[in-house]
Amino acid sequence: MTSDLTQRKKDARAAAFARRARAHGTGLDRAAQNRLRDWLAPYRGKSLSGFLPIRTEIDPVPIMSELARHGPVCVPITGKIGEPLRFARWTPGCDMIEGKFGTLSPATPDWVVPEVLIVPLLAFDSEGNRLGYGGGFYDRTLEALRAQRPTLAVGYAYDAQRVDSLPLEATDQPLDAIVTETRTYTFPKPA
Ligand SMILES: Nc1nc2c(c(=O)[nH]1)N(C=O)[C@@H](CNc1ccc(C(=O)N[C@@H](CCC(=O)O)C(=O)O)cc1)CN2
Ligand SMILES: Nc1ncnc2c1ncn2[C@@H]1O[C@H](COP(=O)(O)OP(=O)(O)OP(=O)(O)O)[C@@H](O)[C@H]1O
Repeated sequence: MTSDLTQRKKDARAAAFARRARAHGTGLDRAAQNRLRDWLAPYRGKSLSGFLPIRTEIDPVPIMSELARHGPVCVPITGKIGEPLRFARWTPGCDMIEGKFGTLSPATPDWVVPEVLIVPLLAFDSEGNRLGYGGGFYDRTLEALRAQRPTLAVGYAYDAQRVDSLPLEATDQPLDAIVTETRTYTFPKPA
């Protein structure tokens, strides 16, 4: 990756962090959760990855709890830089230990391969591109999962995290949909 692109991604991350922090804690999560529930309804019972929010991320946990009554729900476990994420079964209130980067991991991992993923992000554009924290973890993971079988990824964010354009690179994996508190964006696959 060129140093120019590295710098542009870094600047985009800093701006996105600030916008996300302003949206966080302003009462938007419930409306977003209602949209997320609706978007996920057709996939009820399929293995689902959620995430346990860190910092100022929007909170998907109430919807993960509801769907855990219908099928396996898991959360991402971060390994080494350069390795894809793995996913451990999660149930509401299960024993957790501290993982990497301030995340939590189930204490006794029961590995799951998700078919549908709720993906955290810093910024997105209206074409389904996303910017994360910069580890390339979700990009590597979605690439590997999609090479095995059809896998759906829904970005979950505050609408304030949308930008007109993002610095992109070839390894960025597109999202199938993005749910915010005010909109559900869907991106048809090119034929
Ligand atoms: N809630 C949640 N869980 C998640 C992610 C996430 O974005 N959100 N991940 C999504 O991939 C994975 C964890 N990856 C992460 C990667 C980097 C940082 C982070 O804070 N990076 C620092 C720099 C760290 C360093 O270089 O030492 C930073 O951005 O300031 C956090 C999570 C899996 N679990
Ligand atoms: N499938 C892949 N194979 C090899 N390198 C990759 C792959 N996906 C991403 N990378 C590399 O990982 C680095 C970080 O990627 P990027 O900046 O897109 O992370 P991100 O999408 O912001 O973070 P994350 O996916 O962890 O939330 C980049 O140098 C990128 O080229």
